[in-house]
Amino acid sequence: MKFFQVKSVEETFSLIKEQIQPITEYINIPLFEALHFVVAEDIYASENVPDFRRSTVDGYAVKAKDTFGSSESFPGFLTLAGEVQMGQLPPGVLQTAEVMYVPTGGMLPEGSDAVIMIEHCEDMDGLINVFRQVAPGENVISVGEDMQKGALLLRKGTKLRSQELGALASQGITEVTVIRKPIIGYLSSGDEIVPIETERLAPGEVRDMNGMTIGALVTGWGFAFQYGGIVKDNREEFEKAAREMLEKADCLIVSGGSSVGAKDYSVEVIQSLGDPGVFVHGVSIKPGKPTILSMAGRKPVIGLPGHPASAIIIFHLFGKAILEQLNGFRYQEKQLTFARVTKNIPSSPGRTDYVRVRLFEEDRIWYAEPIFGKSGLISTLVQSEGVIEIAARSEGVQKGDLVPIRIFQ
Ligand SMILES: Nc1nc2c(c(=O)[nH]1)N[C@H]1C(S)=C(S)[C@@H](COP(=O)(O)OP(=O)(O)OC[C@H]3O[C@@H](n4cnc5c(N)ncnc54)[C@H](O)[C@@H]3O)O[C@H]1N2
Ligand code: MOO
Repeated sequence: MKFFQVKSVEETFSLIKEQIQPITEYINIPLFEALHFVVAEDIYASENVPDFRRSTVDGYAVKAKDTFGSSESFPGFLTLAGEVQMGQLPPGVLQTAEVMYVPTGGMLPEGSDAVIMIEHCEDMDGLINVFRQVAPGENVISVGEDMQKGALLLRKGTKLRSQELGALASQGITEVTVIRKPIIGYLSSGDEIVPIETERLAPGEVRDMNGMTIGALVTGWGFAFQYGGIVKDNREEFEKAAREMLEKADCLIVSGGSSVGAKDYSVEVIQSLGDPGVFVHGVSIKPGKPTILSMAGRKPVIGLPGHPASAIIIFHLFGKAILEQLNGFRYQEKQLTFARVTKNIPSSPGRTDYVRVRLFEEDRIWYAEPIFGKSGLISTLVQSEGVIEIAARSEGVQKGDLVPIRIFQ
């Protein structure tokens, strides 16, 4: 008889951390194409940003001490000594009791150390009434305040988002060395699975949903997806297709046949693809208990449970962690929000439950309504925005509890 040797969710994550090695092939790409790539080496700032003292407001550059004691009732009087033009050097050095007009982003003249906002002053034909005092450094970005020349800008393993690309752009970096994006191969297994184009289903047939859902997640996360089609429940055919797919890819995903039924060949096929082989078969989790995780050489192989909703949840949880690690990214799930549950949700201790929830807002409070249903039902996920994790040691959550939600994008 076949049995699962189930691992806990925590054990599974730590095995993933231990097993998956990042790809070591690097490419140089233009910054404009680098969104969501992972940087392959530490990047240092070669310039100060800004490399001049910059005003953050439209106002007058001043010596802060010249404004001390100024107020609405006792304004200070300073002399207008000129105007700074954007992108140009100031017309001169600021002397005591002088101000110089400076627009937002303009360069501060030498001798000044703060900027007072224009609405706190009144220009009376070149005599500037000052109604506030400002502290040294107020409304000024100093040289290198954003990025200091020589400082570490981005660590190896950083995924490039818009803000990182902006930081690189400010340094004049137009090309970046990144880790090549992993290619993710995929196979659906099962005698009953037919292509989605099938117009009329014969009795017992189902269209290949998992090829679609897993493909959408892979491409949505920014990886290259290679759909390898559907294989029948035939050990030789399955192994041949899996080998061919793995040749072309950096990671292989198979769906279906992960359980312990007579024709569930996934674990045997996955094990046959190479050493060190399967390190997880069975997780104490609902849904998705029959999950298989393996390494064929340096290539991860994931056996997803066939039930479409289980496959999606497992792939969000473990699949994303595996792909991100393969991509060299120090990944940690951060798409969390908190909401109050609308119903009691019981759970069996000893197993981590992922309960699908619909989120809604009422009177500025966010609620999570559990969507119950069997693992096979994709409609339960169509109605959901994410899942609540109920830890293995817990017996459930109570109506009104504030719980963290993993958002599924
Ligand atoms: N004796 C036991 N039976 C099962 C157990 C168990 O512990 N002991 N676990 C159950 C759980 S939980 C799950 S989840 C499933 C997973 O089974 P498999 O991974 O072997 O999946 P299949 O049997 O191939 O398929 C299950 C179900 O999903 C449909 N399916 C499969 N692939 C697709 C696809 N690409 N698109 C759409 N639908 C798909 C398939 O037709 C089946 O209905 O095992 C339980 N059994
Ligand atoms: O673990 Mo399964 O996905 O519940 O049917």
